[in-house]
Amino acid sequence: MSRIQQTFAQLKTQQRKALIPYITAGDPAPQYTVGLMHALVAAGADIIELGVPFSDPMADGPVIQKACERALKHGTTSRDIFKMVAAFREQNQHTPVVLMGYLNPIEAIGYGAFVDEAAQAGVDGVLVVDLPPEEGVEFAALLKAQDLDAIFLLAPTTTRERAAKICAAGSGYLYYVSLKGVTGSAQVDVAAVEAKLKDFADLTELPLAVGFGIRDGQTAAALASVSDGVIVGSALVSRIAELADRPEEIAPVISGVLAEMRQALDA
Ligand SMILES: O=P(O)(O)OC[C@@H](O)[C@@H](O)c1c[nH]c2ccccc12
Repeated sequence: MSRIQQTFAQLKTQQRKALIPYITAGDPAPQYTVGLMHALVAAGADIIELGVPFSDPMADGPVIQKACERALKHGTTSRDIFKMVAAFREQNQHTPVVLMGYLNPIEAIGYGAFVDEAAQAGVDGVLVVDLPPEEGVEFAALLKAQDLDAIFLLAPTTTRERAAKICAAGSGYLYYVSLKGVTGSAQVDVAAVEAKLKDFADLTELPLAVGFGIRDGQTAAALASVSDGVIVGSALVSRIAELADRPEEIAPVISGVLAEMRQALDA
């Protein structure tokens, strides 16, 4: 069983939902990322989504775009990120880490090298925003050969027919994008998410996690009640932005935000 499968299996026996924070690796500067990952785990994270910064992150709103800019200003590369994950793994062998990014930086080092080095570092899954399963057959095969999960996105515009293909190609969990828009958008329609997830439910045995637009415990709990877990990005990253020049304050502040969501999910 992969570390991601184990995590969802354990949550299921505990009747709990997954809480999956996203931060961009190297934001506000590379030396803080590993500490922030440990802080997120202490605050209740079940899985960590670690963003690989990219100069043109088309699916991201301004909050995560700027996080990418801060990380890139410090020259954060994929190889730096593998080192961060390896350092995290020295103290944590338990919490899955999913790398989340765009194709361009992966192509820059080559699919094979990226996957091998990710596996070596202790990465558990990879989500490539601009690599749909139809185009990602080769990449997915490389992931599989290293026992890494291939996480794919489902969206409100995804038809059932296409969802079936995406579900068949994915492993670990599926990421349902709660709304039409970019990361950091405001309004989530819980009833609409519920209806769509019900429509997809018989297509897969994989857990379905929901992300986009979750800013507080109440929304997190509402979406968790219709899914297997929630992903939270901009609500954390906006705090990192505010504290970028007081970096020692970031861990306690984002831990507080995440802990409130944990409490709401477990209530
Ligand atoms: O920021 P939000 O609205 O909380 O959404 C999660 C999201 O940030 C994270 O999963 C993510 C960051 N970049 C992405 C690109 C595409 C899909 C998802 C993502």
